[in-house]
Amino acid sequence: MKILNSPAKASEYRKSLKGSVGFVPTMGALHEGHLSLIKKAKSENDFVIVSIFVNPTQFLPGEDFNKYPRRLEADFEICKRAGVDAVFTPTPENMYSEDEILIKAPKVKGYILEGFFRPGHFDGVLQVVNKLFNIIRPTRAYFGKKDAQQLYLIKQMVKNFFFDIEIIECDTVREKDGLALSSRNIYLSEIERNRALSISKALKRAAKLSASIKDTEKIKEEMLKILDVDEMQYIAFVDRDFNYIKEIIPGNTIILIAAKVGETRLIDNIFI
Ligand SMILES: Nc1ncnc2c1ncn2[C@@H]1O[C@H](COP(=O)(O)OP(=O)(O)OP(=O)(O)O)[C@@H](O)[C@H]1O
Ligand SMILES: CC(C)(CO)[C@@H](O)C(=O)[O-]
Ligand code: BAL
Repeated sequence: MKILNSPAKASEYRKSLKGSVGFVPTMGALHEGHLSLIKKAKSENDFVIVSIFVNPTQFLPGEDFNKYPRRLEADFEICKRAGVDAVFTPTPENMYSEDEILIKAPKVKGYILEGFFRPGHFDGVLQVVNKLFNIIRPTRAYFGKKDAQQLYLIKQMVKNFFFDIEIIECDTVREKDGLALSSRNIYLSEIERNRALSISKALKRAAKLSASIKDTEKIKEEMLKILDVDEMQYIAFVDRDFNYIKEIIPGNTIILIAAKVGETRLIDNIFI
């Protein structure tokens, strides 16, 4: 497995590949969720490249950029075992220059929900994914539905910038008890982890209720009875294009939650 630590090395490697390339962008601290993306990429392409880069421009001042888990050696081992062909590990210095041309997330859908609580976050995500796509030039790129708004915005960017890349949506991998896997789960104490479970439980209940109740306010009331968190940031009902909806549309509804348990901010969602 090749380790490519600069855009120049990654570009050179990419040029040597003849065949389809599946690309899995990550921030590392790999878990079964990431692994499911890697496995899917492996089954659908001739080559698989994973990037591991804790991108500074998508963290707001005061967020967890410094304490974000970094476990490069363990991640390499996981990738090697999964049959990854190359891991791209750039640095902020070789990815960014001063006074760059910037990409701006769309004014509405880049600044609601995650974009409202983390203003500018998606500008940073799109900036780095744009660079990654240009360096890796993948045939297919794999993203998790757990970051549903990110997935939607990346699909928009591919459309708006005419990238010739197929975006593959991957289902959220959960622990047996329902907790969505996330690199940030390691911040949770045992008690907090138990309380965090109320997020996936509320979503599961909402999905069940949505079969008989269409009014999203009524479903939200029921979700609030289950949720046991310290700071509720949002419970939202949107269609797959991230337009707010008042009534459940079967097959075209995403219910999203963002909440803090202790100091840890968690997101999760369910596609109806
Ligand atoms: N539980 C999961 N199931 C499927 N895909 C996931 C899961 N968690 C993350 N991913 C996907 O993996 C890719 C990389 O995500 P990232 O490295 O930020 O991991 P993360 O666990 O979501 O971290 P964070 O705690 O920062 O949210 C994204 O496309 C993300 O949607
Ligand atoms: C897509 C991504 C790798 C960009 O830094 C990140 O936002 C993530 O891990 O979801
Ligand atoms: N999974 C999205 C990356 C972030 O929270 O910054």
